[in-house]
Amino acid sequence: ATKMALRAGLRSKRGLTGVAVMRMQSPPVNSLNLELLTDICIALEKLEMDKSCRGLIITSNQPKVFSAGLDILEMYGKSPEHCGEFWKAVQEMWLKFYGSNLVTIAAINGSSPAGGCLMAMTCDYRIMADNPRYSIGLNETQLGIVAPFWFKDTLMNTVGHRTTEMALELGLLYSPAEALKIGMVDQLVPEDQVLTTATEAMTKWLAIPDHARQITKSMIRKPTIDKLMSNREDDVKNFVKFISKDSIQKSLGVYLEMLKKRKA
Ligand SMILES: CCCCCCCCCC/C=C/CC(=O)SCCNC(=O)CCNC(=O)[C@H](O)C(C)(C)COP(=O)(O)OP(=O)(O)OC[C@H]1O[C@@H](n2cnc3c(N)ncnc32)[C@H](O)[C@@H]1OP(=O)(O)O
Repeated sequence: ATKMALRAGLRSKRGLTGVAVMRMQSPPVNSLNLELLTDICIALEKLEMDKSCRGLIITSNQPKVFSAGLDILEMYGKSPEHCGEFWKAVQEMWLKFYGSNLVTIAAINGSSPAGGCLMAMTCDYRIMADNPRYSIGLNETQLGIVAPFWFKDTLMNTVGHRTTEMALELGLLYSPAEALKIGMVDQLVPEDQVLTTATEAMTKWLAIPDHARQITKSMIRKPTIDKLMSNREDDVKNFVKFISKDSIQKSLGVYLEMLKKRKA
């Protein structure tokens, strides 16, 4: 049986129709592996084609974690072919979310490092649980890896040039309060109110006529999307070359060990 990694459905609760809620549920930490990325893309594609759907809230069913980012095990000790397939799926997820016609809101109910932060930043609006134990940011350099240009562009479009320099070079993970201050997230609320607040925010976004909002969104995001679209194959090649290096594999191995030791 195939594992359902997420649930997506159209709900009509409290008068809010046409809004899907996607809950990532890939234990233990919603790390984005090939299966979860594919499921997310298929679900979003279906919603995008469903004329009754206007908005999407993405959240997590796992306690304390929105998403741990890309699954390191998909990049560690794997063949170049596998790494290439994996990277295409990461690109696909980003392209679909960043270019979505739907109103997309991230209800960030836990930590969201690296690829998890990227995913949240592709959304139109971000609400995070106000819990100082949680963190969010692009921490790639701390793992000895380099976030590609489209991760950097997404961050820069969200928080600006100078903050991106600091955030990306130092691989900073921010507390929710810090993330709010730099504009990485838009709103903080108590943990048990993240989803209801996302629903309230959605009402405001849905009050704008779709065509006007969609054209405006596309005008703002298209140059960034086009940049990856016209460099997709080179970006895959660069990734495979980079990730296959002995030194990078070693860094990933050390990082994985550190994660396990930290737990022990
Ligand atoms: C010029 C060159 C251009 C070239 C371009 C190359 C581009 C390369 C870029 C590649 C980009 C990568 C982006 C990424 O997303 S990398 C992933 C980064 N993620 C992290 O650093 C997060 C790591 N995880 C954590 O910090 C914590 O797990 C957590 C999310 C805060 C949750 O903490 P919690 O205490 O609840 O959980 P545990 O730490 O105990 O974890 C439970 C088990 O899950 C395993 N785990 C955690 N995260 C990952 C992950 N991302 N991938 C795989 N596995 C993960 C962890 O080891 C535990 O496993 P165990 O139960 O077996 O011990």
